[in-house]
Amino acid sequence: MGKTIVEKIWEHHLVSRGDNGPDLLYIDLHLLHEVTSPQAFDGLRGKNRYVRRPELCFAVMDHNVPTENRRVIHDHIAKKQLEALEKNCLQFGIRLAGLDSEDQGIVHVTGPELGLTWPGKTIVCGDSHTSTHGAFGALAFGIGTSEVEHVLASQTLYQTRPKVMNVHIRGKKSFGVTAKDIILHFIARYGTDAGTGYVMEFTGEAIREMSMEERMTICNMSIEAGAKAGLISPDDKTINYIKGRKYAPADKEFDGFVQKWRALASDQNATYDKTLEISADEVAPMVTWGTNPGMAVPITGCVPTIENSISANQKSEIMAAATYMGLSPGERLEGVNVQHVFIGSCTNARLSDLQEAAAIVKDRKVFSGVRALVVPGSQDVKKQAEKEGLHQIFIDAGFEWRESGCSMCLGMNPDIVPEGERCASTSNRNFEGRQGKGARTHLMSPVMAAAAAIMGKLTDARTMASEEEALHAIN
Ligand SMILES: CC(C)[C@H](C(=O)O)[C@@H](O)C(=O)O
Ligand code: SF4
Repeated sequence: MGKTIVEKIWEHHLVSRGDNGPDLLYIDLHLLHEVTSPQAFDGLRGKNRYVRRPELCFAVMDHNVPTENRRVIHDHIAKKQLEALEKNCLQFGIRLAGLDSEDQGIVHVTGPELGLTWPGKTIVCGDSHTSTHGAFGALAFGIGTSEVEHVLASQTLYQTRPKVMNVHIRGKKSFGVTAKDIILHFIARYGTDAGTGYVMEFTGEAIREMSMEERMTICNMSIEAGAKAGLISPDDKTINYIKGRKYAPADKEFDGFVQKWRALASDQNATYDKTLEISADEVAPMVTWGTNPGMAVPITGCVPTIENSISANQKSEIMAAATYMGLSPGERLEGVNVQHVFIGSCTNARLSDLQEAAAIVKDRKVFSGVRALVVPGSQDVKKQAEKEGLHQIFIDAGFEWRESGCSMCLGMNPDIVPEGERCASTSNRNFEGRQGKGARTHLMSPVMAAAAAIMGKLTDARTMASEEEALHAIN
């Protein structure tokens, strides 16, 4: 019988099978950042333990990092966490991409970029969006701080074998539709708990046609659909992306790895525990109206109305979300004014995201009174973008061009949306208070956020992408 990629990776990493409990898995790559690691290192010190395989760990500073002036960190907790990471990496011999490193960036952007992320690896990080690395055919998932300590000490982790879901994305996406729209559409349709207990494998023509960057956007948000992890079987695109990167297998070993990687892809006759499908050609540019990523509709749509047919629970959920967002049931999304625009985060701050946004922004101006930020996902993205002159397009239009970090994706650093104000954001979470206390977040793609910045309101980017260049960049 055929096997899925998840079953294959699981079997390759099994240290011991739990008879009545979880299995013990070997972990190939442990990524660390400043927020979820300090207590884990303290735990090691307290028990007089050392890090079992420091060479399989890689740490970055991302969540707390100021993106304007990196040298000035006012927040006491942020400062303490960043200092702790530096001290811990030094003490335990772990590579660190700190504020002065050209490798610094958001952990889920830098891992793939540095060639640390390979097909078939088990990858963990004290961070839920570790699922991003699944785009390469890795089994990658977030863990809690006590598990971080366990992995540091033993390079292993107890895990219950997950069920595997085939998320099949049929057909091709239409003009102006991005990977972000596909995943928002999926979550809106099946719910934020669709993936509970499952690893999602994304398959189908639309996925095969996507770039690695687009695949990362999809896997990044699989967690918002409730999944344990999301992944995509490796193919030529995966292999070409990895080749030649800093920590990729050396050239002389590369072909050997490629053979193993190709063999990992799910078999044609593999059986899945569940299959969910969507058609890419039915997806329109999406925007969230509410306070979880599943509360999303096409930009041409409206906040849901309170129909008699829905349950009391659903009614109060819609009312609470709409009230927090300062919207009314039935209100059209297109035309809602925004005061902030954030193009950034591990979902959508890679070079292709900035290229697509810049195609909309070029020769236009940010709407008067709107504060718009572009925060590259890493120093490398920043450098590449500057080489192409993208920064100038954004700056000329009135955007702020920042240093890399998590930034406005979450309120852990100085990039905050003030209470009651509205932000068009390319990030992945729109929970109450996510971008600051009382902040109102609308999730969307980089092209849609760029369009909102220019128009000062939620806008269908397709109506602005008439120039050939923009068309080319989006599709
Ligand atoms: C701070 C961190 C633990 C958190 C996560 O786990 O995802 C953050 O990255 C987020 O996106 O909410
Ligand atoms: S960019 Fe946002 S989602 Fe990604 S790791 Fe940072 S805080 Fe989490």
